[in-house]
Amino acid sequence: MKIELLEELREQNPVIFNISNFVTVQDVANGINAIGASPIMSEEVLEAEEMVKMAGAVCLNFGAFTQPQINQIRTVGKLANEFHKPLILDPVAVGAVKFRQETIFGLLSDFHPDIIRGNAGEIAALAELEWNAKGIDAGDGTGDLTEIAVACARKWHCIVMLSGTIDYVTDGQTVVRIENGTPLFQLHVGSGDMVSSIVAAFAAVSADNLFEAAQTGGLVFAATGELVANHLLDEDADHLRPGTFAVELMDMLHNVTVADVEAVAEFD
Ligand SMILES: Nc1ncnc2c1ncn2[C@@H]1O[C@H](COP(=O)(O)OP(=O)(O)O)[C@@H](O)[C@H]1O
Ligand SMILES: Cc1ncsc1CCOP(=O)(O)O
Ligand SMILES: [Mg+2]
Repeated sequence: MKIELLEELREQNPVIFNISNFVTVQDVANGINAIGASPIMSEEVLEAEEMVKMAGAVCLNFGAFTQPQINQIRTVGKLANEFHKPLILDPVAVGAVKFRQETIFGLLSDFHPDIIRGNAGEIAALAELEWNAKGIDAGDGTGDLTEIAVACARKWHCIVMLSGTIDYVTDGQTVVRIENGTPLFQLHVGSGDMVSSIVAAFAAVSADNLFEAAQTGGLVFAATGELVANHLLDEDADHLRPGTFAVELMDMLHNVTVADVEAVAEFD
C-alpha cells in the first residue's frame, strides 16, 4: 500500500473524466476536487475524444443512464482503452435491474475496464454468482465475499474492489482487505460513486500499478470517513448525523494527510 500517492495526486492535480449520474454528480465532482484532482463531466459524444485525451483517468458510472447515452458510454470506454487511460467502472444496481445487466454485459464486450468498483450485489452480478441485490444497495447473500471479488476479477481480467463493511481489493490472485470505514457511509447516497471516482483519481497518478491505486484510493476514502465519524460520535454518541457527515467528509477529504491515514489504517 502506497499511501504517499495522496501527495502525488495533490501535486499532479490530474483531470478525471466522469460519466456520472444526476443523483450524485455534485458529490462526485466535489469529492474529486476536495481530494486534490480536477473533475470534468460530459454527456456529449462529440466531445468524447477531447475529454478522454485530456484526462488522467476515466470513470464510468452506471447510476442513471438512458438508452441514447449508451452510445456515448461505449465511445468513451473504447477511447479510454485506445489512449491507454485507466478506466474505472461503477456498475450501479447491475444486480437488481435486468436492463442494466444486459447493457453492461454488452458494453463489456466493447471495452475493457481496468478497475471495477461495486458493492457485493453488483460484483456478484458481474461474476454471475448467486446474490440478492437490493436496488442500489448490496442486499444480502451467503456467498463468500473474497471468492466473489476474485471470481469477478478473473472473469473480466481486471482489478476489482468489492466495497462494504470491509473492502476487498483484488487482481484475481492477491486479495487486500481494508477494514476502515463507518456505517455512516451507508446513510449518504453517493458514497460508492465518490469512492469509485476517487479510485480513478489515484489511478491517474499510478497508471503503472493500478492494483496499488485501487487499494490506496479505497483506504484513503474509508479512513477519511472513519476519522469524520470518530469525531462526530465523540461529540454525540447517541445520534448519527448523516447530513453533517457528508459536509465534514468533504472538508476532511481536502485536509486529510498521509500521516492521518497511516494512524488509523487497518488492512491486510
Ligand atoms: N458498514 C460499513 N462500515 C464501514 N464502511 C462502510 C460500510 N458500508 C460502506 N462502507 C464504505 O462506504 C464506501 C462506499 O461503499 P458501498 O456502500 O459498498 O458502496 P455503494 O454506495 O455503491 O453501495 C466504501 O468506502 C466502503 O468502505
Ligand atoms: C439513488 C440512485 N439512483 C440511481 S443512481 C443513485 C445513486 C447511487 O449512489 P451510490 O451507489 O454511491 O450509493
Ligand atoms: Mg453504488
